[in-house]
Amino acid sequence: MIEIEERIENSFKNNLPFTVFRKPNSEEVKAVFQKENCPFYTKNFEESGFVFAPFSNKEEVLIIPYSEADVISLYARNHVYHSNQEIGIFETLYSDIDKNKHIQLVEKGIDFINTSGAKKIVLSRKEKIKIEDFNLMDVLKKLLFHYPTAFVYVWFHPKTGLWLGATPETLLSITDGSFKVMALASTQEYKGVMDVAWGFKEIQEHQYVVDFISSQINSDELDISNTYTVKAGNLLHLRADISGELSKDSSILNLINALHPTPATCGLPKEISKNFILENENYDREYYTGFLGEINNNSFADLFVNLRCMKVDTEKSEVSLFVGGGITKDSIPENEWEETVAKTNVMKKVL
Ligand SMILES: C=C(O[C@@H]1C=C(C(=O)O)C=C[C@H]1O)C(=O)O
Repeated sequence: MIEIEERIENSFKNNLPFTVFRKPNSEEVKAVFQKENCPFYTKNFEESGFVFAPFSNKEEVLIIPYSEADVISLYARNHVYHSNQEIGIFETLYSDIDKNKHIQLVEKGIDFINTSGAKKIVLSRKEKIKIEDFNLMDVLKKLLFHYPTAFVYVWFHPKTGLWLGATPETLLSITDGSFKVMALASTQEYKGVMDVAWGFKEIQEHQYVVDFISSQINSDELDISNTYTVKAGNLLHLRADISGELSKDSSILNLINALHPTPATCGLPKEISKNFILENENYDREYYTGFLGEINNNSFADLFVNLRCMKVDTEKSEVSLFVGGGITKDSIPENEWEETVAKTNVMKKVL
């Protein structure tokens, strides 16, 4: 880890793009350091490298091409990351205003669903906290230690700033001519048991994601798993796995276009809910609910949805946390607020 730590420090100081990431349940930590600071954009996801895509598909997608970078792999067991520091206490800025605003947004979302016929809209907010002594390596080590089943990453680019996260959600993985997509939705707090009951709202909200994904993918045969409960930090979600063989005319690009953003992070129907989000959330999601990960020569992809993430502004000593949840006609605004508070704890635990 020492070599990686020094390189991270150098790249950050010199404004050079880099990423360090660990895939779910893996012991391999991979670090990618771009040698020059010019931005590269993927044209069609056919290159080999690490991509970082925003929520809105109007903007170009950044890539660190592996041909322009030093790529280092490190195998480390959990204890290497262990950090004994206590959970931080921070000043949360604008919290009451945030609560009222979010509840109003959810109420507006429910009204819109009732009048427009939309089925689900994922509404989110950004919470800023003050951190005077942000230590990148310490936070990264804590993410690696606390979230072994998540895709944990840090990404820095002069075009995007510094982002970190521990996401439970895969967008798309492609290998050897087959693909896997995860339908993840619905949330409750983990209280020590995995065998929990889910209400009608949660089951339906998750089913919308399964139905959307299966309808968007052009494959002769889809394999859809049963729905099961998964744990992600202090939270539980509903998950189903959808897999199949790629048809001859599919490419990473057309699968991404078909899927992103799914109703797990945007809504159903896609365009109506996206417009509602862009017009009403009143802040820029930037890379939250975008996606990130490795691609290789149009034959391999391991892409994750950018959730449970934060953007760090070291000059202002400010960390922005991004959290949201799926709204349906049956949502209760106060509960939706509480869900976003629970989601902020995933990141607060490591700060
Ligand atoms: C939008 C987020 O998470 C998504 C929304 C969920 C929900 O609505 O319950 C659950 C998992 C994710 O698909 C988030 O973490 O910010």
